[in-house]
Amino acid sequence: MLKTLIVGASGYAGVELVTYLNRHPHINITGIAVSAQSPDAGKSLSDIYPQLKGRVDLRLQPLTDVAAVAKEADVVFLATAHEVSHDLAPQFLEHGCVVLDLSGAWRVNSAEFYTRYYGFTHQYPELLAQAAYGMAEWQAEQIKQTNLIAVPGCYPTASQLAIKPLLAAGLLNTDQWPVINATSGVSGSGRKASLNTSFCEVSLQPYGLFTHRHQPEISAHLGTPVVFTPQLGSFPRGILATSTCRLKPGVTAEQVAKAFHDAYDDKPLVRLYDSGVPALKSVIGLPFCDIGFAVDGEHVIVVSAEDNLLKGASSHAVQCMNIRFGYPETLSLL
Ligand SMILES: NC(=O)C1=CN([C@@H]2O[C@H](COP(=O)(O)OP(=O)(O)OC[C@H]3O[C@@H](n4cnc5c(N)ncnc54)[C@H](OP(=O)(O)O)[C@@H]3O)[C@@H](O)[C@H]2O)C=CC1
Ligand SMILES: CC(=O)N[C@@H](CCC(=O)OP(=O)(O)O)C(=O)O
Repeated sequence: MLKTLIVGASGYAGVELVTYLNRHPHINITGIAVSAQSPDAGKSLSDIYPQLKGRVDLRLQPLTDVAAVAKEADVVFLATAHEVSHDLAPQFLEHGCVVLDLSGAWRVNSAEFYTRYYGFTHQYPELLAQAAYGMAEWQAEQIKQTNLIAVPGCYPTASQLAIKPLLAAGLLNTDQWPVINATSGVSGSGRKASLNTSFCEVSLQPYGLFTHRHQPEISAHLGTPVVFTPQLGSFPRGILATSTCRLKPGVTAEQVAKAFHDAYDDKPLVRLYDSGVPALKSVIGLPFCDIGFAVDGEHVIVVSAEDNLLKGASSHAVQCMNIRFGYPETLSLL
């Protein structure tokens, strides 16, 4: 059994992690933690999330002594803000833990990227170089060989799963940058209250035009520039992305379909649509990314849908953990 600590367990991504890991046959949850100052410290997680009553009645502990809890853990999931993960991951790694981080703190191997897009100076360039980007369907070999796994962002997961097969098959004319429009539910902003995400304020609105930190994350890992526009929608969870790309002259819909099937037929957590395109309702509460597409002349529109808290965060992290430790990829997820 792997002794497992979940930090940030009271957050939206954290509680999903606890739910999956609680039913994992090789995981023993030894701690669920929040910040040292948290008003939730000492509460039972099921007091905050009553759906867990009788299933997970663990108490949230304040993270006051990292070294002490690190000594007791084999695996640590960080479902914490980027700066918090940046500070915590090296401490757990030092104690030999395998760290799966859901934040953006270890996703791009460039300290300058963090200064520019995250507003802090990254202090650990040598660890950044050791981190594996945990895009489970594409990076299994790298995931197996590291103790630091940077689980991809929610929008980057939906976007890259949609575009990568077409690039890998050499079908895209990248002179025209892929254009990704993606709408997220409000849980993407986390549990903390803020005016921008309060009930009466949210309708449907793009944000971060040309400046969102996920644009360079997507471009860096696809290896080609993209235009990425996120939008906030008035629903609790889910991300639906449309990625519009230019095909090379003569590329057919059959070739596009073959590229997706070649990429994902042996990947159980990506579901392909042979006709039509996915809707959010088909993936909410599930660990899948669903993908469909349409071709017209030299253009293809790929539609991808996922639950931002699951394939966009927590189930993806558990999938990476399964790969890292040699368990079946879908263990505890399906
Ligand atoms: N929400 C989403 O759709 C996605 C989120 N992510 C990433 O996952 C991470 C978590 O996101 P989300 O669940 O939405 O965030 P939340 O704001 O919902 O939860 C954050 C959690 O971290 C805890 N926390 C805050 N500060 C500390 C600290 N110093 N030490 C330990 N725990 C701390 C909070 O508890 P308290 O403040 O009480 O201490 C809370 O449990 C973020 O990095 C986010 O970018 C990634 C993909 C998708
Ligand atoms: C709707 C919403 O606010 N979404 C967040 C992204 C979700 C998230 O937590 O981002 P990471 O993938 O970087 O961890 C945002 O746009 O900042």
